[in-house]
Amino acid sequence: MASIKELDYLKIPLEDIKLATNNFSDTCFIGQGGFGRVYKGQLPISSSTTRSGKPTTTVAVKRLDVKGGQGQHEFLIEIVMLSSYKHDNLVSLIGFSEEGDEKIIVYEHEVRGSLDKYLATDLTWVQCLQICLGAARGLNYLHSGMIGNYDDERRFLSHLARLRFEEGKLDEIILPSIRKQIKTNSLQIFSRIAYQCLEMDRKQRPTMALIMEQLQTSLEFQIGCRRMTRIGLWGSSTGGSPWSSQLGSNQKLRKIMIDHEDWIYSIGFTTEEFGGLLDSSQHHGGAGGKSGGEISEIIFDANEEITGILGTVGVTTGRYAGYIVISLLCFMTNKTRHGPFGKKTGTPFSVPWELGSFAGFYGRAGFYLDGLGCYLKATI
Ligand SMILES: Nc1ncnc2c1ncn2[C@@H]1O[C@H](COP(=O)(O)OP(=O)(O)OP(=O)(O)O)[C@@H](O)[C@H]1O
Repeated sequence: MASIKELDYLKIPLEDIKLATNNFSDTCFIGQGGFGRVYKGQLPISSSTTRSGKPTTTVAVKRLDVKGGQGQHEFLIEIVMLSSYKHDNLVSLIGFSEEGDEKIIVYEHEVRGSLDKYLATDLTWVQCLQICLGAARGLNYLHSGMIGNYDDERRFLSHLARLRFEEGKLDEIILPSIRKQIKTNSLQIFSRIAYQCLEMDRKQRPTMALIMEQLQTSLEFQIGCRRMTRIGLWGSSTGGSPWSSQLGSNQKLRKIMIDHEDWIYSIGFTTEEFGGLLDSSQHHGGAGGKSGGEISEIIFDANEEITGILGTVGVTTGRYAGYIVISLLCFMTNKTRHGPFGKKTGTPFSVPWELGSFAGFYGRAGFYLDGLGCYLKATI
């Protein structure tokens, strides 16, 4: 798709549009739309010939009813989109004008006017079908124009992207011209957050803040300046309040305390500094420390490291039903496996360990452990 700078050739001088519409006179007015008034006009086929009596074409001039920067985005989108697509069932763009406060879009004039004029008239069934078919042809062109005329799952880009992500075959949908440039960890961060955006359940989709953060991380991996990254968040990105327990370069995880039943109520950490100083003040969830279920403790050996984390995201039932929370956690280390804690329900998750080594946790918590993610020290 073209950028607005590349569309300079479509610019029409405001002076020419005024001449074509008799200075937007009422006699040229043809209709009022949601964004402004539309006028009929005669524009020379080459606008530089306005006053020379050369051949003209009939146009519909939409004068947008906007002030200052208002509507600028919609204006640009309409021009960029329409300039990229040409089809019998789509109105054609002739050009545009943006001078002073005026924003004007010039279309080819459709002699029969707008479809809404006909919908309330006595149409036959054949005419109804022809109208539907015309609209379908226009939409089909828009849908299949951004990936070819495929007759399989490739017709729908979001569906295709989900499938290829799940199959681990993203390579197949990345443009060959950029495939070789992309660093593996940059693509992993990018595709993981993109996949979450395509969640069918709207509530499971990430917030824009998280998307921004993950794209920034992906970029930093690509340009090679990333030392620490956040993976996740799994669970709810809106429930409870955010918390973070990132290990400092002189700290090590000594103990994890988990309050669990059918889901995880809370999680607590004790860290140790290399000088021997213990810090056990980091407790998250359980509505301020209250117990909900069984309390389990994992005490790590001096040379024990977390090498894998598995979990599930479920939905609470009972008195406080309907909250998306972490329902199960299991920690693998270089020595043993701790867990599982909680109950295996809902959607599984695991930490992509190839991105780095364990460097802490973050998440969201209130009455439950609503969400959990990990800090990883990147191995670039
Ligand atoms: N290309 C065109 N050719 C002929 N008449 C047009 C053309 N474009 C618009 N019109 C007329 O101007 C009226 C307003 O059009 P416009 O597209 O602004 O309104 P709309 O259908 O409400 O769409 P929008 O929501 O984009 O404003 C239409 O009902 C139609 O009568």
